[in-house]
Amino acid sequence: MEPNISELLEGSMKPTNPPLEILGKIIDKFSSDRVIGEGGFGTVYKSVFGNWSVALKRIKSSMKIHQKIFRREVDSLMEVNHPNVVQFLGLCSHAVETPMKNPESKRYVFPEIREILLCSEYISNGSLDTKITDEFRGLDWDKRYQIIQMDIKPANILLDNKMMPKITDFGLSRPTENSQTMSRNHFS
Ligand SMILES: Nc1ncnc2c1ncn2[C@@H]1O[C@H](COP(=O)(O)OP(=O)(O)OP(=O)(O)O)[C@@H](O)[C@H]1O
Repeated sequence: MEPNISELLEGSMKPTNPPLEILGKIIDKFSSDRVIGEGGFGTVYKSVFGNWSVALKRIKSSMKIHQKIFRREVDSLMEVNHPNVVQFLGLCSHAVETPMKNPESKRYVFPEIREILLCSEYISNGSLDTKITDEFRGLDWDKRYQIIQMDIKPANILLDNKMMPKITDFGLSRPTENSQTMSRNHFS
């Protein structure tokens, strides 16, 4: 079953964790000509479902993410429905065990690599930083607008086809230095 993107975007349906079959279908659509941009934590792709376009952020499998913070942020994003916030549509996450030979013991281990996709509405007009001059780029945006967002800057304000500003990137994929991680690709 395809996710009902129109209901999600209109706000009549809440974001979901789409099942694995959908993840597979979505991943099939990945190709370099669909890349919108590259961030520090992954690649963003454009994908089309019927009349709707979505942006899919594929988190690098090597990226270690603090599981508790990540889940908390996803929980909050699932509740947000505001015209000035890029609509979060859902999260796909699944683990694959890839056999790897431990060079020391010469035995195979099966580290778990986690694939994470964050799906949101696609915003067509690029980000604010591409529309303003250098002197405005360094403003203290977070203090000026009293918005609680960890990484507010013109690059994280996208503009839709009516030039309506929408905040994106709520620091969902911020990494952690240590402790519990979502990606465990070490030998054990
Ligand atoms: N929902 C979206 N619709 C359209 N373009 C998007 C969307 N989300 C991200 N992009 C674009 O994709 C590119 C990469 O986005 P991403 O958020 O990964 O980058 P970043 O903010 O530079 O990096 P990071 O968050 O990893 O520090 C940027 O050019 C961004 O404008």
